[in-house]
Amino acid sequence: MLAAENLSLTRGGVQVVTGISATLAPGQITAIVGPNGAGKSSLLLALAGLLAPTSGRAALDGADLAAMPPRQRAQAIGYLPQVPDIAWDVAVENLVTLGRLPWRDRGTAAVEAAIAALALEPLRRRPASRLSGGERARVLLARVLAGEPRWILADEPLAALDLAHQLSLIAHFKTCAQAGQGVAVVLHDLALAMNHADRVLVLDAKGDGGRLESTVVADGPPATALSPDVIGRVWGVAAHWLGQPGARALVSGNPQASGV
Ligand SMILES: Nc1ncnc2c1ncn2[C@@H]1O[C@H](COP(=O)(O)OP(=O)(O)OP(=O)(O)O)[C@@H](O)[C@H]1O
Repeated sequence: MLAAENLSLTRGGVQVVTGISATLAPGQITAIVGPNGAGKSSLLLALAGLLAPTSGRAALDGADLAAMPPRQRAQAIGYLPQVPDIAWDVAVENLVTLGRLPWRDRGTAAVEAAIAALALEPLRRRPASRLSGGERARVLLARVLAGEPRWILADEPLAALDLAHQLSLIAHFKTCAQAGQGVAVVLHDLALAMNHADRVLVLDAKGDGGRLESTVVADGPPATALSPDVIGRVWGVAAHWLGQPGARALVSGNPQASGV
């Protein structure tokens, strides 16, 4: 289990998350959603052990992440930031191999599996500086996968991807979850969360510049956590779902107005 326990976080001297608790289970895809500034990235950073809480704690299987040796933590948790940087202009395959750093090996099988999962074979000798935004995003996610972490925490991993790559990545996340890995993804596309997540955590923040109260507004199966009522309260948008489970589309307006 990966848990936020009464977690408060400060960034740039401002308290941005106040007392959030949530326990994520392995073997599932958890989508973390919410409006801009709701604290999604901050929560994910803390769950990756990369942002120390001001109070409360983030814990992996009961062990405080703040007290865990960084290498052990990096072996267990792979984190993909929202705006990923590529520090070294190396070929794609070398960049993916860097995902093995926590293990201090070349992990050839894991690297090849990650390259295959993200369909990077045609790009493997291309320097990182000559990739498109979406290609870069896939390479950096492959680097995370190459580390074979028990937990994959990804901040908007689908945002730069075209439809086909989005769907293949989601399929890969599902395979990871079925194999027992924990997957937590920050998403803005509520339809992706509705159709593909096992569980959805909805965050919202209220407050002024000095202190934000970022809270878990809803937490549960997608149909419950992303009900039209929750969407109306959190995003201030009247919307409803059309279509069958697994293939739902979010439509703005009320059902009567769209003739449903
Ligand atoms: N480095 C920082 N210094 C100061 N405040 C920050 C910093 N990073 C984020 N914040 C603030 O923390 C709050 C939560 O930000 P966070 O990035 O966690 O939200 P988010 O839900 O991921 O937003 P978005 O959907 O826009 O990516 C926001 O009010 C944001 O302005």
